[in-house]
Amino acid sequence: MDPHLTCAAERRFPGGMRVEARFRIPEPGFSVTVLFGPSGSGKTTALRLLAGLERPDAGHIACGGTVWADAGRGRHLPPQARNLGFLSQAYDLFPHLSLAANLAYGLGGLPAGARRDRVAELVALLGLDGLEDRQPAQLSGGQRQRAALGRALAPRPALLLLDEPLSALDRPTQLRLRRDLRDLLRRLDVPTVLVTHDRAEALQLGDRLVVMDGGRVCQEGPIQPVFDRPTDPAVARILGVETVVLGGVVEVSGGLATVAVGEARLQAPDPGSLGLRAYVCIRGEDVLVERGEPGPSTARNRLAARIVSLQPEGPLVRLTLDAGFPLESVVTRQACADLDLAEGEAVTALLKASAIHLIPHD
Ligand SMILES: Nc1ncnc2c1ncn2[C@@H]1O[C@H](COP(=O)(O)OP(=O)(O)OP(=O)(O)O)[C@@H](O)[C@H]1O
Repeated sequence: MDPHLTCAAERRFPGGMRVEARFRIPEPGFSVTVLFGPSGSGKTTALRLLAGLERPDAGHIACGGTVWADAGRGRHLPPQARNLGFLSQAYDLFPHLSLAANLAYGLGGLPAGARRDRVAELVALLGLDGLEDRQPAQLSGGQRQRAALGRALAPRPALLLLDEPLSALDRPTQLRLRRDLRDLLRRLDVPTVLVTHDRAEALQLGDRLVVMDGGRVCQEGPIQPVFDRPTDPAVARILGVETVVLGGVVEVSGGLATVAVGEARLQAPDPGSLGLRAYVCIRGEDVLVERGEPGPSTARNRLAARIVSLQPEGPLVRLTLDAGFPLESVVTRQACADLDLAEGEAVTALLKASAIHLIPHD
């Protein structure tokens, strides 16, 4: 069966920048595909290609069995012919219309009764009961966001596009609405493509991840495997893996690989196809710290280290360690205080083998 969405398109901008949007959504039901990458990586351009606001210079886009764009054949459906909902950062509600009139706006093709029913259904789904007659300025940020979502979804589009949907809200509201947004999208049962550069937001909202960098799609797939097993060091860094260092492969046996990084020897699961060298990827949250010299433990990797710096980050503290190579650890403020950790202290860094991800280096 063909995927619900196939996007294999490229936009070439004057000045030489190329952005490729290359990913697919297998099924037509609820799923959230996150376009993730640093500023300038091409996320917005990819979304605009899907929306029909950019014309691809090469490639094609098809959704729900309809070809939306095919550069080779000169086919380009305009945005209004694509059966999609688009929610921009600004929410785009009509300020002079009531909530109900905003929701009904795209339903002009329906008879009045069916239009009223759809608006009532959306109001209930979105939890906006009793607010139907209010204008956008009389709604809270969260309510406005839900109203805008409802307006984009009213005509039952085949695809919903969300451009940084929470970025206009204050931080506490963002955190609260992340969970609500995923529940809502599930109830509305529409495949969604969402742009964000917030890693926690991507993890909380997404089912699939498309990692973009420099106008290229570097990796695509179900979200957890992509987060756990990036296929190149640039993707690992984009995904927030704190320590990415090159090591020499010393031995591979029994499913475990031993890699030398400086003086340290690290054991990690063998990813297969290892050559002489490999990138060692370690997340800060997976590095435990004990005071003093290494003693017995079940952790495969016990490294003598020294604390180079401590950086408080809210309830957490980011430690930069010298373990013969720079190694970052993220611990709670409480643990830091309990162990009385300070710059210059000798510590032991503990790492389970399973917490280390190796990327073969050719
Ligand atoms: N109209 C344009 N003309 C020329 N270059 C453009 C144009 N639009 C985008 N670009 C370039 O294409 C690249 C991708 O831009 P895009 O806005 O898609 O990135 P982004 O990942 O959405 O960034 P951000 O997170 O900052 O919004 C950038 O280098 C940008 O300068």
